[in-house]
Amino acid sequence: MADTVRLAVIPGDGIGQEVTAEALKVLSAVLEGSGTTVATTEYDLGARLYHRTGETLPDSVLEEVRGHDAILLGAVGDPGVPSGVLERGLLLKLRFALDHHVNLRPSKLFPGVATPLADPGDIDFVVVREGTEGPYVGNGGALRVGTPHEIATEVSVNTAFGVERVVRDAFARAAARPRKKLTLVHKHNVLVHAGHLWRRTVEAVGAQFPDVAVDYLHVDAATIFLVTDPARFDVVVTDNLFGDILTDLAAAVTGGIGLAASGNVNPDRTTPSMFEPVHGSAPDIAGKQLADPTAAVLSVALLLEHLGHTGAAARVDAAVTADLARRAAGEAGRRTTAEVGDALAAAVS
Ligand SMILES: NC(=O)c1ccc[n+]([C@@H]2O[C@H](COP(=O)([O-])OP(=O)(O)OC[C@H]3O[C@@H](n4cnc5c(N)ncnc54)[C@H](O)[C@@H]3O)[C@@H](O)[C@H]2O)c1
Ligand SMILES: CC(C)[C@H](C(=O)O)[C@@H](O)C(=O)O
Ligand SMILES: [Mg+2]
Repeated sequence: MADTVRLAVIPGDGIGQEVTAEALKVLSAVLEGSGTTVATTEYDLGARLYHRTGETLPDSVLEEVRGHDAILLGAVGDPGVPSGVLERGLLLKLRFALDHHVNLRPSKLFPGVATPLADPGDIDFVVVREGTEGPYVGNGGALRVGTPHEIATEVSVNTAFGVERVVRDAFARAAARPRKKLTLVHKHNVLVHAGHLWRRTVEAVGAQFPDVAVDYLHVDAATIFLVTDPARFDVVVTDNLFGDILTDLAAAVTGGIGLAASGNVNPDRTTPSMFEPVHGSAPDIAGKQLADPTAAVLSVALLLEHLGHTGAAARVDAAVTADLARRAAGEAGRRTTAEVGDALAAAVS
């Protein structure tokens, strides 16, 4: 049956532009001849729009984006724009307005991929990062700015509703995986208010998932085990900020940030979910065709999976697996961003 995926595309800033072009190549190649067409609407949001108009995400654009089936985003952030303006005004505004409460960040060590770990074991876990609460809500402020008596606060908000729904989602994911293990990562020895809410919620929801083994780590200890024994993790559930930090570390131990994909998911499907690489706009390499587009391409695989195109998602995953094995064998040579995209597009065609 013919069907059309309406996709909002936000390449954004820096290497976001370069990697998104490659991700789209792979998306069209994998769906070619399948009866599914992709109707893309590209939105020029990010530093260029900000410099032109002072806006980051006009309400009218947000409403248009809302009318799509999914969003593909590259990256936001630019050294010429004050830090936080685009990150909060564009990226977080999308995540919050579209209720992307499940920030899904899988970490897998693909065969042959180099890792800084001597004995990595079989790394294959997913971080379910809460996406709409925590210290990201913008609850805080600063007094006496610029004086020696300045006071700055950034208050973490954790609601029973918000914690319950992400914990439940994480348990459901753990129950569907072979190892059925969930690790809560928090810091309830210090953050006693939020931490105890998370702990009680995991206990309560866990009672409804008796097959899932539950484990707990303070976030500082979790960083140890991500380096010394990452294979111990299956599903990790954690708050917005801890999840942000842990997933860059997880990327580093599984071959680098150029391979780490993510989905900002609204499991209720009342709004489009948004797929993007974990990395940022990488101003240090932007515009040079040096960026690895693999994370963006794997984000397309997550997008396809989310939309129910599981066969196409598996083909993208297989193409990446084969490409990474060729790199490991020294057969790929030095390639530009576009050359990696071309190879992956050819492999899924
Ligand atoms: N989701 C997002 O849009 C997102 C995520 C992180 C950071 N940012 C923003 O991006 C800007 C730069 O942030 P940063 O430097 O902390 O993080 P970054 O992820 O952009 O870069 C960190 C390092 O990783 C490298 N790198 C990143 N992606 C790569 C890729 N695909 N291939 C090869 N190397 C890659 C960069 O060159 C850099 O050395 C900031 O404005 C930040 O706020 C945005
Ligand atoms: C740019 C920033 C708002 C964002 C985050 O902290 O979530 C980024 O670091 C990420 O990991 O997607
Ligand atoms: Mg991050």
